[in-house]
This record gives sequence, C-alpha cells and structure tokens, in this order.
Amino acid sequence: FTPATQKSQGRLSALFMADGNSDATIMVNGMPGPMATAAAEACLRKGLKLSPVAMTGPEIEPCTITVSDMVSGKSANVRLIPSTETDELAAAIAGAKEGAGEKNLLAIDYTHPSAVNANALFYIDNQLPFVMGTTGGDRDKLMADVTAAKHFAVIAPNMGKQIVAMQAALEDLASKYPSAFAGYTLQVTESHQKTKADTSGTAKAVIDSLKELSDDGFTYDDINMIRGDEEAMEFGVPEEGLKGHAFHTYTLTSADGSVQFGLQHNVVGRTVYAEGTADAVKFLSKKLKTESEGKVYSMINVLEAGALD
Ligand SMILES: NC(=O)C1=CN([C@@H]2O[C@H](COP(=O)(O)OP(=O)(O)OC[C@H]3O[C@@H](n4cnc5c(N)ncnc54)[C@H](OP(=O)(O)O)[C@@H]3O)[C@@H](O)[C@H]2O)C=CC1
Ligand SMILES: O=C(O)C1=N[C@H](C(=O)O)C[C@H](O)C1
Repeated sequence: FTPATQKSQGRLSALFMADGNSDATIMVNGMPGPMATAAAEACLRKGLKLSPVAMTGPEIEPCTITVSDMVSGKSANVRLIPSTETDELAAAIAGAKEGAGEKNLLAIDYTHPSAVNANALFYIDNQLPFVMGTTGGDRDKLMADVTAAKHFAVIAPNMGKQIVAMQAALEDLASKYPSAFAGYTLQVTESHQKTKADTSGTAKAVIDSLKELSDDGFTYDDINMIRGDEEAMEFGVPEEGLKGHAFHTYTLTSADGSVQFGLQHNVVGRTVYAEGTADAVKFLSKKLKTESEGKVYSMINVLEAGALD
C-alpha cells in the first residue's frame, strides 16, 4: 500500500471496528434445520464469520456441512455436534473463543421449542452471548434465567423488521389507549408449514397486546392453528410457501357485529427473519463492547436502535 492508501484503509477499518462487527464470529445452532440455515446464510451475506463448530439436534450424526450464500457467493464449513455432547461442545466453544477473541463469539439459536431452556442455560454456563429466535419452551423461566445471570441476549419470537415494527406499534397502542376495544371479541388464525412443532410465538405476543386493548377472555388455546397443506392453501398460502410460511390474521369484532378490525401479516419463506437475526447479532456484538453488564434485549430494542436494515 502507499501511505495514502494505508491511511484510508486505517480510516475504513476504524469505521468497521466502530460498527463493532468486524471480529464477530457466530455459532449458528440448529442446522441443518431451515431457519438456522437461513440465518447462517444471512450472517455470511452481512459480513459476519461463522464459527467452524455448531450445535445440532440430538438425533443427528456428527458431520460437516457447507453453508453457502448464493447472493454474496460466500461459503463456510461448519462441523455439527449433537446437543447431547455437552463436553465436546463446551471445548469447541472455548477453542472458537481462542480463535475469535473472548467477546467476539456469539450464538444464534434456531433449534426446537423443547431445547429452548436447556440451550439458554448452556449459553450462560459457557459465557456465550446469544440471539434466541427459537419459540416455545418455558418463556418465563427463560427470561428469569437469563436476566438473573446478567447475560447478554436478544430474545424474540419474530425477527422480521416490519412485524417487529407492528408489534412495537401495538404495544404502544395498548399502553396509550388501554381497553379501546372493550366489548370486542378476538379471533386469531395462524398457518405454518406442517413441520412446525409449536403454536406461533409471534401470535402469542401479538395476542398479549391485543388483550390489553380488548377485554375478551381469549386464551392461547383459542388460536386457530393451520398445519395441513390443503387447509393452508385454502387460507391463501401459495404452493411454493407450503414448506415455509407464516400467515397470521387477527380480527376484532364489536359486540353487535357492526364494526370489525383486521390485522394481517403473511410471510412466504424465511428470509425476512434471517436478515433480522443477522442484524440482531450485530446489535448484540456492539452491546458487548459498550455495556459493562449483560441484559435481555428484545427485537423492539434492536429496531429502536436503528439496527434493522
Ligand atoms: N424468531 C423468529 O423470527 C423465527 C423463529 N422461528 C422459530 O425457530 C425455530 C426453528 O424453526 P425451524 O428451523 O423451522 O424448525 P425445525 O424443527 O424444522 O428445525 C430445527 C432444527 O434444530 C435441530 N435441533 C433440535 N433440537 C436441537 C438442539 N437441542 N440443539 C440443536 N439443534 C437442535 C433439529 O434437529 P432434528 O430435526 O434432528 O430434531 C432441526 O435440525 C422454531 O421454534 C420456530 O418457531 C422460525 C422462524 C422465525
Ligand atoms: O416456525 C416458524 O416458521 C415461525 N415461527 C415463529 C413463530 O412461532 O411465531 C415466527 C414465524 O411465525 C415463523
């Protein structure tokens, strides 16, 4: 380099460092599942490195996969270790930290509702900051465990920017105009691919806000869940979305039926969540470097920080 180029390179790298992401290495857990894989690809696309080891399901044989992002052309090999091999995983995390630097290794979790609480404790024990996209499990325990440990984490049932914005607006509405829909009844239908293990975590969070607005005694059990292909298509899901979609409709109806409000968000595929997840992990990486104590952030915090592209 000439001195001038060196200077501008220095400025560039200072900018990159100020963004807090240049050294971030991400352990994406839950591959070869579709959401973890999409998140890993988005990490590559957004300039993050992938940890060479990650956690996979207990039934999966240890193996090495190649994650390839078609958009950026970047790829990385990742060795998958079953979640039951906790000692091997802990050693792999220690090794990855040595390579990346103590504050530069973070995890993304897109595993299974049944793994949520154990995985969170594993991250806490191994001092691994994490973004938890996996829904389900005992959410109160999850929040209590991570908060008590003062651990750095982003936890949210939905990482899609526009859905997070809608959730933020609803929370705002509920706090400013509580009971504005008193007397209205609520109906909720959510359709997902037939492999989805749990009731939508997003639907539950949206219902929590809607219940502040309406006095309907709606419970999560009243959610109309669609998991079959035929019914999904009748609900408007296109054929190409059957293997990955989230079609949600929330309806509030007045007691006499003369007034109806509808809220709908329909997503085909998983890209919108994967992009938001990579942004969330970048946000968390910055927090690790600027905050002395860990805490649980939501995606609304990430949105408010202007960190969602
Ligand atoms: N926050 C958000 O924006 C979004 C959240 N989600 C949530 O993400 C989660 C994953 O979704 P999806 O990929 O569709 O789910 P899948 O069930 O299709 O895939 C999950 C993957 O995780 C593996 N797995 C199971 N248990 C563990 C474990 N203990 N440790 C590591 N890996 C494990 C599974 O292996 P095996 O098949 O062997 O069990 C599988 O490969 C769900 O909870 C879903 O609701 C999804 C989209 C967006
Ligand atoms: O499993 C999915 O697909 C999704 N899960 C999340 C949820 O449970 O709400 C987010 C989105 O609905 C897709």
